[in-house]
Amino acid sequence: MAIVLGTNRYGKAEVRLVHVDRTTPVHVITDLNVTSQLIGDFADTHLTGANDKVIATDTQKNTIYALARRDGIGAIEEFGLRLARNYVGTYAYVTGARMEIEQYAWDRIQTADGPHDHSFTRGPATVRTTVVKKGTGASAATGDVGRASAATGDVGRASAATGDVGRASAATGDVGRASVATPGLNGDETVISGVSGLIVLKSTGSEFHGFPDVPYTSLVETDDRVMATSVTSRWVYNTLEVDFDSVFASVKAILLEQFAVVHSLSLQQTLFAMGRSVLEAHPQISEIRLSMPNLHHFVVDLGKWDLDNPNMVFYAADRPYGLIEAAVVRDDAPVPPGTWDGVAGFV
Ligand SMILES: O=c1[nH]c(=O)c2[nH]c(=O)[nH]c2[nH]1
Repeated sequence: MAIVLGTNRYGKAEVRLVHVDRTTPVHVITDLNVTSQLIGDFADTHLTGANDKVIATDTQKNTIYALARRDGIGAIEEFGLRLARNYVGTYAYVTGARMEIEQYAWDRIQTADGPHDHSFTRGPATVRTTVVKKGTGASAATGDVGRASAATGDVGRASAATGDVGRASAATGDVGRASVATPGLNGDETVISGVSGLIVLKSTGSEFHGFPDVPYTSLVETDDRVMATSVTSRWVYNTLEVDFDSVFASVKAILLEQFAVVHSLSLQQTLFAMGRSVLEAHPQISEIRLSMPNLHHFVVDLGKWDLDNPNMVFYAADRPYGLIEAAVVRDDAPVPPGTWDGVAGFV
């Protein structure tokens, strides 16, 4: 029996980059968290410690800053593609790259004279995300196994309230799988974009009943409840000819609209309606996955004090929470095998 090196990738995780576009006096802020990783012929460094092919993680960090200075950012998907293309094809031993980017929102401070040119307040907790994969092995590389999370601003991870989809990620833990060239939807480039921390609540218009009364069932059927969730979603583009900013805005708007207008009989039904609407509106998207924790709001029993409680006073529990996750797909155009590899946390 021989012990051999399995799948591997390396790079710099969670490079915090704030870019100020000063082209005009009305500055534009882009606030990112970038993880850059390379895939390729890196057996030597693992087996003997020879580092002649190892583009240092420090260099990868500097490249993020330098490309931002040289060419600006644009959509995070485009920035990810520029970073990946910087390595793949340039260095023979780098056969693939994976760039994961989170973008945090800043809003202009509203003054008596209108929105301020160069003063901002941190926007909603909602995070825009992308994973860009390019080249051989980029699809086979594993999910972000064991990634530390404290400093990330990754609101999804450590919080019960936001849906730690990473936990349910057995399918992505493919450590040890051989690197293979999985053709993406766009040659050797795959772009998966998403949103996390999209917290929504409806105070009525949600029912849940008809579930089986099996042993240990105690939940009372309801035809009127509060429904709340923190949506984490990722979707796969089947073309790179996309205005990524406007599609992102549209997908987010569709998710919110459907959550609002669907009279819900279950969170599962709402989830599917949200995903279906996105696919109906956007032929450039092949598949969307959603992870939606059911952030329970329990009606407080005030009967002891002779007070009724017609769905007015709730206890918002932070755990445990239901966890509803699904992929919504086009049955005539499934994504290629391996598309979701290396993207943590989805069913
Ligand atoms: O929308 C819901 N789906 C469930 O599967 C479920 N299970 C549960 O206890 N409450 C709910 N609500």
